[in-house]
Amino acid sequence: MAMDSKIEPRVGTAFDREMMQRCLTLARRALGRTAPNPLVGAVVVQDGKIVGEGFHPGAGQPHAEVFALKAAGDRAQGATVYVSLEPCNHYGRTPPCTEALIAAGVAKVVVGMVDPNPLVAGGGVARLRSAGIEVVVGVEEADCRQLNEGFIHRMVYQRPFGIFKYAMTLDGKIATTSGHSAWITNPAAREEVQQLRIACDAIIVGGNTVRIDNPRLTIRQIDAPNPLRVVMSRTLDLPTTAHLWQTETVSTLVMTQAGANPDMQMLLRDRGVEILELDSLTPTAAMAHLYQRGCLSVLWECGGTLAAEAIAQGTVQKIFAFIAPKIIGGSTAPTPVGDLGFTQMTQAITLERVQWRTVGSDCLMEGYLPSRESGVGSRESGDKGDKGEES
Ligand SMILES: Nc1nc(O)c(N)c(N[C@@H]2O[C@H](COP(=O)(O)O)[C@@H](O)[C@H]2O)n1
Ligand SMILES: [Zn+2]
Repeated sequence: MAMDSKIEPRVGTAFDREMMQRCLTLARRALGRTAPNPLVGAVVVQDGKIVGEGFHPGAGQPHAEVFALKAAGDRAQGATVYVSLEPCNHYGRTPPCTEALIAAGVAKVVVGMVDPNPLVAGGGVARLRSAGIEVVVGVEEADCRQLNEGFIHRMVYQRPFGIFKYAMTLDGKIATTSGHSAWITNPAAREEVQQLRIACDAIIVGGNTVRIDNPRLTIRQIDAPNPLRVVMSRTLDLPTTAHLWQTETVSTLVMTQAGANPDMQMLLRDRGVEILELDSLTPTAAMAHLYQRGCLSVLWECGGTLAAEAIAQGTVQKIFAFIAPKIIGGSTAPTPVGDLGFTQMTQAITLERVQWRTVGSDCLMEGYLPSRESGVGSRESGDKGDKGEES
């Protein structure tokens, strides 16, 4: 249920919208596999019938339009092509799709959204129009943008899109006073988390989460991609055995402070864990590194201290909060977000575009943090010493 929905003008006919939704369904087949590229789907329609479909399977592979044109063959001549993202007009890992569309002799292209990539940014639409092809832009645009919010954020801010997910009881606790948290939410909610993980390229936790929860952070669904598992730990005071150190099928990256605990570094490297030493271990630095690695969306599944730092530094854009109808009390029981330095309610971060729905017996609230250039307040986690990290 949307709490602040606004009515958007509709672009295209009902048929156009149906075809664009088909593009989005096709695009989702590659969820979690395309980084740093977007999720894109395309269909070719001739005489009101779909004669070719395609989606982008991943970076280095042909784009959605190329697969759809190939499937359509000669039937692409005079056809309408629907594509959820503006066709590219540049030579990247692959040649421009605009030229493939022109060469195929299509009559019309219906585009979901303009590509925020500065190498495209309207150039694809202009090239098609200059070749005499009719182009309609903005059909089901809100849904197209939603599907690629990670890609858009990456292109606009040169940082991955940060999602903070947590599960809490009705009285706002993420664990009991002893740290026990299995399980706050019901199985349906935990299944939702699996789907969320599939859509992300990396998951970040802090040292405390490894010590207390010993999570696996894996995808249980067969044939779904596993995000990179990332641990931020300043001290490397971590258990020598942990599920995250099993790296045969899923990779783990431990980010730490330069020079930290050489013995533990060696032990982890022996187990196949990648170690990255940073001069200053902050959420900002972690996200900068994950941007360099090509991540689109990064999931913060950390405890309150690291979550507060991540929010304060502007590395979280979206919140997924699961709220279970349970009460555990405990004045020292941990809460989802640690100290942000706020003393007045007027300082509260008010989420935007908030939606909520029930998942089994739990409630899922989603919303976006207000966009801004820098983090909340003036505090930088690098200045906070040991308390700045969950270790
Ligand atoms: N329209 C469209 N369809 C696809 O299937 C795509 N993957 C893209 N991607 C755009 O092109 C850039 C990547 O190009 P290469 O794969 O390196 O050739 C990507 O950044 C998008 O701007 N567009
Ligand atoms: Zn392309």
